[in-house]
Amino acid sequence: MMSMKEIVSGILASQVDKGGVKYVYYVACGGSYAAFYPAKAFLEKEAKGLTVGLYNSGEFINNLPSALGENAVVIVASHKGNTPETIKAAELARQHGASVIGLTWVMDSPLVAHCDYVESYTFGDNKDIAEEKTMKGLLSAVELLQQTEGYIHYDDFLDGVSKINRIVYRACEHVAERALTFAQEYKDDNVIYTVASGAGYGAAYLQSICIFMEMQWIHSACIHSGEFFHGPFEITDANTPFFFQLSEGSARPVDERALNFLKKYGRRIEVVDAKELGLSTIKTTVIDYFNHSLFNNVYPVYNRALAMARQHPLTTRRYMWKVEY
Ligand SMILES: N[C@@H]1[C@@H](O)[C@H](O)[C@@H](COP(=O)(O)O)O[C@@H]1O
Repeated sequence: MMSMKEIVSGILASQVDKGGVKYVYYVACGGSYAAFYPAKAFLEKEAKGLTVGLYNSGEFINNLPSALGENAVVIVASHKGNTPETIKAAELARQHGASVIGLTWVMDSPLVAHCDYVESYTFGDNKDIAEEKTMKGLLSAVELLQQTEGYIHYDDFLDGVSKINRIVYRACEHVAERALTFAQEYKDDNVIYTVASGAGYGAAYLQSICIFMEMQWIHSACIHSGEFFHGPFEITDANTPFFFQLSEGSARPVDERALNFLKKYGRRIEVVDAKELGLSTIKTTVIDYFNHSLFNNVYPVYNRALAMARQHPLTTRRYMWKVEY
């Protein structure tokens, strides 16, 4: 399998006579969509000459960006490679002349036929965090930047990649006890909000829609820490549970402001703090982009404990993959 670095150089070489890469679009659904959030945040912040977009596949295929064409790279992700709107997104992107990279777990899935390059990733127990879907998406963004205009913190980023696996597994051990207490405390609640901001926001979004709602049938919404004061804080009271994602890096002051308020007027707040969980060994220049991988892999420790305490397996579905939708 080619590395992301090689895939990106291949694309850039093929586009050299066409004006090069100017647009980068990330397209997927659900957990795969959330996994692209760090890549989008990275290019938004670091790139001067590349335009980035992150789309739900259904929205993308019904409202294609005007700039979709031979100067675009489209990165799609589908775990099973069979989500119809994501397959259609890849197909349309190619028809418009864009280069398409597909990230999938199932290498012989229907998605593959519509991609120019296909990458698999690690998944499941004992996976290497540096090789999982989120990081591959992020790497596509980092390589696209490095190989076009250059990325001043490229070496710091690769240093972060080399550290993230160890940080995550230590963090998972660190929260093991706490997750059991959380599960007992919250097992009978019918709503749990998540709160987050910054490049790691997608992890809290995923926790809300794919875990609390999809896998536990608990009402939830992901509240942006900065937006908290512009509506959601009015529901704060002593009974309402908040699962609070406190990031390391540039988003931290935004998160802290919301957390300080919640600590004053709320009572039931579960805080996962990237600083406490050891993310700070990654350089400050790039730390923002590693929050997602940390939180997204620490949450399953809580989720397994919660599912057990509620006697509601994480695999239970009413509608997903069962009925027409
Ligand atoms: N909770 C699942 C996600 O985990 C999954 O990512 C998504 C799309 O599926 P896929 O990634 O296979 O396209 O569907 C749901 O949202």
